[in-house]
Amino acid sequence: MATRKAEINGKRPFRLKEYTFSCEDVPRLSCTDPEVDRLISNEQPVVITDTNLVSSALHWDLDYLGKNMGDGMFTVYSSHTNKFKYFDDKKGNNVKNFREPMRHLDMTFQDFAKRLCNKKPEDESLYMQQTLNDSVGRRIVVDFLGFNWNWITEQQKKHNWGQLTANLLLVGTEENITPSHYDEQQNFFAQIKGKKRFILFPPSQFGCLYPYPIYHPHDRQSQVDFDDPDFEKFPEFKKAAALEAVVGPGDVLYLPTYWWHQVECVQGTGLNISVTFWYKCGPTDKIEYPLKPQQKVAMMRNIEKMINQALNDPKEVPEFMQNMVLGRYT
Ligand SMILES: CC[C@@H](CC(=O)C(=O)O)C(=O)O
Ligand SMILES: [Zn+2]
Repeated sequence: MATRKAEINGKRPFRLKEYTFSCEDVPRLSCTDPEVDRLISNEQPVVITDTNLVSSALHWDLDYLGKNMGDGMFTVYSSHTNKFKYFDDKKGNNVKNFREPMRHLDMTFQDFAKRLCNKKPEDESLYMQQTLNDSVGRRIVVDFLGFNWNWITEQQKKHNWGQLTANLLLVGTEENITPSHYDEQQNFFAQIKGKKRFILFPPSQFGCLYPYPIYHPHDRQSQVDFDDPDFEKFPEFKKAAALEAVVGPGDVLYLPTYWWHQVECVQGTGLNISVTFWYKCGPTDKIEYPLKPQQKVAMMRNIEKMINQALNDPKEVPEFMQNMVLGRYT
């Protein structure tokens, strides 16, 4: 796999995998820059610096978390490859012979840390993805309360977002990859340790990324394997053009709802720790035309859900959908 050299602000170069599509940089601006508000209001991604959002956690490492995360059981995914493709196990029965691409394990942080430290190259890759809750130790609570809640709550209010739904703690190792997908929430993604690369596509490129059907366990995930794209099956992927952001400790990426993203723990940057701040989208006060691409994606999802409910059998959906459009809307 070809790689290219990259760096953030001219510091400590690292290597990024090259793909078949072009990558333009996401703007990287200080939180004091008024352009940040404009980009967030227009639901455009931006890397925001100097927020101090997670400054109270920049000292987190495996040893500190091992000592202070408490003795609760946390969600860890284990994968034979370095890819951690999300799946909804409640939809597993909708697809014949569905094979879960990773195993969901529950373990204490101490056990997770030990497995990471003793991991041999042939061992499965591990990725902790745990919602921060009140089971964590007191020092983690103090660090959590020390997040810059003033700044982020001001953003939530200014952009009329809904409630904070989750802070997901992500602890992984370099080369862990979360393949391309979109989420239905607004997200301030805070990087604490190591570097992460985001490959982003706007909701307007839905037609290039071929998501699985809505009843599939991989709903919201792209069917395209970026490492080996099948241009026969997914010809529009040739037109995909990405934005790219590399975030390091203290950086915050605003990741707008319905934007596609693939997330890669950057090689050579060691242990990787992040925390997400997911918010419900705000209400749409007035429908304006033309509709925004993300509104059209939401509409498509609602129509798919309605058809699935009405047919009441996932096996009938493909023929129904094809009969509806094939040869008719060209
Ligand atoms: C959930 C895992 C992923 C982040 C992401 O997809 C998001 O924050 O929406 C990552 O960091 O590997
Ligand atoms: Zn995501």
